[in-house]
Amino acid sequence: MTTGPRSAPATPGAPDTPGAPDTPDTPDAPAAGLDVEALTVHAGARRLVHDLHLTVAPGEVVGLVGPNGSGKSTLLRTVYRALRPTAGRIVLDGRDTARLPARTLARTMAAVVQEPGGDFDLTVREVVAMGRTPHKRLLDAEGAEDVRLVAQALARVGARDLADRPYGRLSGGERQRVLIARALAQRPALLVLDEPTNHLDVRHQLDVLGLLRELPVTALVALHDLNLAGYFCDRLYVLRRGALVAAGPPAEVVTPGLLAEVYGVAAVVAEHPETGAPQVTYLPGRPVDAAGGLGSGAQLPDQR
Ligand SMILES: Nc1ncnc2c1ncn2[C@@H]1O[C@H](COP(=O)(O)OP(=O)(O)OP(=O)(O)O)[C@@H](O)[C@H]1O
Repeated sequence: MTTGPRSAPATPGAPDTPGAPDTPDTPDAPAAGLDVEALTVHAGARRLVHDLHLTVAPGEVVGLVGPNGSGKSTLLRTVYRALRPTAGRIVLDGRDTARLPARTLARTMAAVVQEPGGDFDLTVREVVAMGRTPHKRLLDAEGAEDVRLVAQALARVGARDLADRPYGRLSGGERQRVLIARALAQRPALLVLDEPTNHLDVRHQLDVLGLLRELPVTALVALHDLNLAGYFCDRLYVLRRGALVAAGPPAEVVTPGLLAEVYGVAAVVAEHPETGAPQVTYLPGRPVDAAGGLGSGAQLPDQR
């Protein structure tokens, strides 16, 4: 068993927690499939990522892991079209995203990224309501359905009580949950998340990732915590210096050999007796033995 529960709520029955929306659920958009094909991205003369191939099937939760500076954010930013590929393409449900109108893209895909400030004068409810913008025409007033979806999104991340607070005065973790609520209000078929557990305490980390598993959405998520990635993701892709070096189910990818080779750290990895997910215990100060290489199951099956 390598994945978390797809259907069980993160905290069954508890009020104002993910999985316990305070308004009736509206069916989400059908999950989308994503293909990253031969993607290379430069910034000026500098090559940031090189010849990446990656697939996320509809409904899958796929994790992107790798050391600092390995290219995770660059890949995600290119997927949500904040960066333009130098070569290759991003394909969403069979359609090249470079050819999609911005509005169509915004209705299909939502991104949760580390944002430097912004929106400081707005209330939390107003920030989350921005997620409805792609679904409305210019100057359209907020409808009852928008109000309901915003309330539902806030409840799903356990942030109902923040609704009237100024966004700019929230803590880092509270802001992160509000940005996730904004993405949920968008009702996307694909969610792209860059370290969504950043700033979150352990309970909210588990809630947010549990929510990803529970929603009928496709998700591509960059994570640093390999234990969380191993539990919540269906598959992992590993980046190093702008290239993909391993891919597969977490139990095949998260190995002592990979940790030695990609991160330069010594660790033991055991299958957790209750969850079945790989459990990493780091061994600080121990010599790193990269002899195991990237592990037998960690090849790149998608690499063409
Ligand atoms: N606009 C840019 N110009 C030049 N170099 C850039 C630019 N954007 C990113 N880089 C470099 O590209 C590399 C990949 O950066 P990226 O942010 O994608 O890494 P990351 O895997 O998300 O890292 P982290 O885990 O630290 O968030 C880094 O070396 C970074 O310094």
